[in-house]
Amino acid sequence: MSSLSDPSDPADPFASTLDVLARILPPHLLKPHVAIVCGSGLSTLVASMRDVVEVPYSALQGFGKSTVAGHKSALAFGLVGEGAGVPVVMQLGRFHAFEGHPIKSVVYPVRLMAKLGVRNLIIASATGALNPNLAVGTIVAIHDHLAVPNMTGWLNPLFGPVTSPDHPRFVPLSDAYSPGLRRLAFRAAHALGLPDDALEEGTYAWVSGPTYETPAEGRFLRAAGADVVGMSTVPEVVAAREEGLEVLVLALVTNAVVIPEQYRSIKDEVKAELEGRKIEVPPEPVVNHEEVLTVGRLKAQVMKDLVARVIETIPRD
Ligand SMILES: O=P(O)(O)O[C@H]1O[C@H](CO)[C@@H](O)[C@H]1O
Ligand code: HPA
Repeated sequence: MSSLSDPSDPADPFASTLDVLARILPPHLLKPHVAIVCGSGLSTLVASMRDVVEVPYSALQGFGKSTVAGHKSALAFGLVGEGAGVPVVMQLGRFHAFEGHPIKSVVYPVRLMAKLGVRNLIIASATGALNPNLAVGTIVAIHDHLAVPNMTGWLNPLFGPVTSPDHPRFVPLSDAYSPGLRRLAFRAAHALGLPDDALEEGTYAWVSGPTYETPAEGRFLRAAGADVVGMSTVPEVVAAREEGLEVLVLALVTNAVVIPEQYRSIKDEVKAELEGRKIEVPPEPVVNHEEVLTVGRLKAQVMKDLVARVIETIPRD
């Protein structure tokens, strides 16, 4: 561990955290091969690991507290798969900018995972579907993203000085979502016998939240080419790419973003009322976080199986 970081160096933001982990963890868990970020309602992925050691964020410098329902506040280290197993670290509870966490803190866990020696990052996120062909419960292997200035305030985690002399100033993102890991995901879905439409491909739009999209914003994002929308993921992907990690994002569709073809006309409704006519107005569905968590719970098993299978098939050198 001392080769990675020097705990006596106050300028090293990872040193004390790495030191704590080195003291807590048994040697076979200390160098994880794969890291998982668990999104809303998806901390149940921890059940795919054995020999689990959970370290609460309160014991780790650089970690805040996850304040969103459905997020725990712990790192979990464990093994996935038969035999010796694959050492894995899971972030049970991510940080979102909308919680008030500075964007650098949002991506701190991903950078720490890179310092631990992780080379592959799987991000599991809850998302709303903009693409009408994506049913609730579908898992989307993300192949691209949109971070729309003004919708996020463009909170790029790489603003500021380059974080390491080994990191590039300008990080390309045209290859941000590893084709190799996506291939493993589709092979895993096939091996598990999942129906063809259980795993699809698409583009993730990042919005700041915590408000869900207005219909006009939903229409805008869809017209811009996004398939799903969420309030996380992109900062972690950007930091992970700067750190040189291979990234797979599995976005679970937890709800449909309502994009009405035409607005309900209150003007027409009032006119009809005044004329003694009646216009039937269907109730407008409104998304809520409880629904997001419920779908996460319902899909826990398939997410677990898929993630475990991908982890087991990632080549190790
Ligand atoms: O992206 P994750 O953390 O999975 O959570 C998603 O679900 C919450 C909204 O219901 C938002 O935090 C959104 O980003
Ligand atoms: O509809 C949504 N919008 C933004 N983020 C989300 N996370 C889950 N569902 C949604």
